[in-house]
Amino acid sequence: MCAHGERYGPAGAVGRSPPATLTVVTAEETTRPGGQTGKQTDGAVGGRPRYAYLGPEGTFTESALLQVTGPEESDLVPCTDVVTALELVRGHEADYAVVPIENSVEGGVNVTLDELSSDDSLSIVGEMLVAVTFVLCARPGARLADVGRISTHPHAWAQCRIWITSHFDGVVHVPATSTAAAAALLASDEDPGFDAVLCSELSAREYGLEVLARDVADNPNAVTRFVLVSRPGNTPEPTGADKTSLMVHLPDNEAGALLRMLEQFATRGVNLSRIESRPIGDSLGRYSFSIDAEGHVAEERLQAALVGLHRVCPTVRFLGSYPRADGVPTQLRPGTSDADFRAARQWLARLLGRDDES
Ligand SMILES: O=C(O)C(=O)C[C@]1(C(=O)O)C=C[C@@H](O)C=C1
Repeated sequence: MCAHGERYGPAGAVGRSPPATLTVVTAEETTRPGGQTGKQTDGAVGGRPRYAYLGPEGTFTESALLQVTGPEESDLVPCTDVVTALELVRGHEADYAVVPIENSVEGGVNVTLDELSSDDSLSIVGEMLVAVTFVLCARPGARLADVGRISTHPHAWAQCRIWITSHFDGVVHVPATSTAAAAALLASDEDPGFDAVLCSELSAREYGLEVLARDVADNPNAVTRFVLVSRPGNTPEPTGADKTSLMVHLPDNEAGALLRMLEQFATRGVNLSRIESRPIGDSLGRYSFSIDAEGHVAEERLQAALVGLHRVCPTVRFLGSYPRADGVPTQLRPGTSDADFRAARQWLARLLGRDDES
């Protein structure tokens, strides 16, 4: 199901590109060599890079983070929610944040999509994939038959819905800020208000909980995609296997506006790997489009698409170009390479009797 994961060495300090990430890993394949307290803290930037993430220890987000860096070389700052993690980066209290953005079963993580596209203060510089598998766990000695209230992150609940409804009658979901937060609470609180948790097997082990059932996810191949976020100005170099994330508004009440927006990509041979609409929020019927395009902003065809978008869309926000986690190289359609664009410009310059403009 999932390729074996590679853990990467030290991430670059702010201003340098962080390392590219390549494969899908499981929570169990990531390692945390120790040294972290798991305390939910905000703090000032020290000498080492600081990474804020959706915590506490044991979340799938932490598994994604550990693909990029570890506690030996960086300060890892667990946060209770995505907004706080991103806010620490905005406020220069962290250099990077790792947050979930998309799940193969449940779709986009709206809070992340909305936060990243709300202003120009954040930029995506990397992506990581984590294979998500869940266990149902409880305090030692508990029995499956005793479970009446289950806590977990809403995304985790959604991914186990069929298994839950086929194994329990009228069980109640108690939402938690993360899968590991639910496990930590069950392990520590006398009466947390629930008796079982859906989380990773790693988390169950770390918080001393007993596994009541394994492989409870409805789709055994589920993958969650996470992004590494920084402040603008740290765009990684192109690798030939990159993605560019954008947020675009369409003109109001204009027939064919969506088609015209999509044409800007299609005519330059830019493939889209994700497009979804999000309500702008000020009235019904107004949407923004969150888009991942294949390619890097340093490449001609992506630049031409951006220029085209700028002409036909009232708002175009560049959210970052970064290496693809799966390392799949961008497929070039004939006539869309950088050399093709340059040759065309040179031809035009000659027609106009200008000096060579490459
Ligand atoms: O709760 C966690 O462990 C998380 O990292 C969050 C999250 C998510 O937001 O989707 C990440 C992966 C799983 O899909 C379930 C929950």
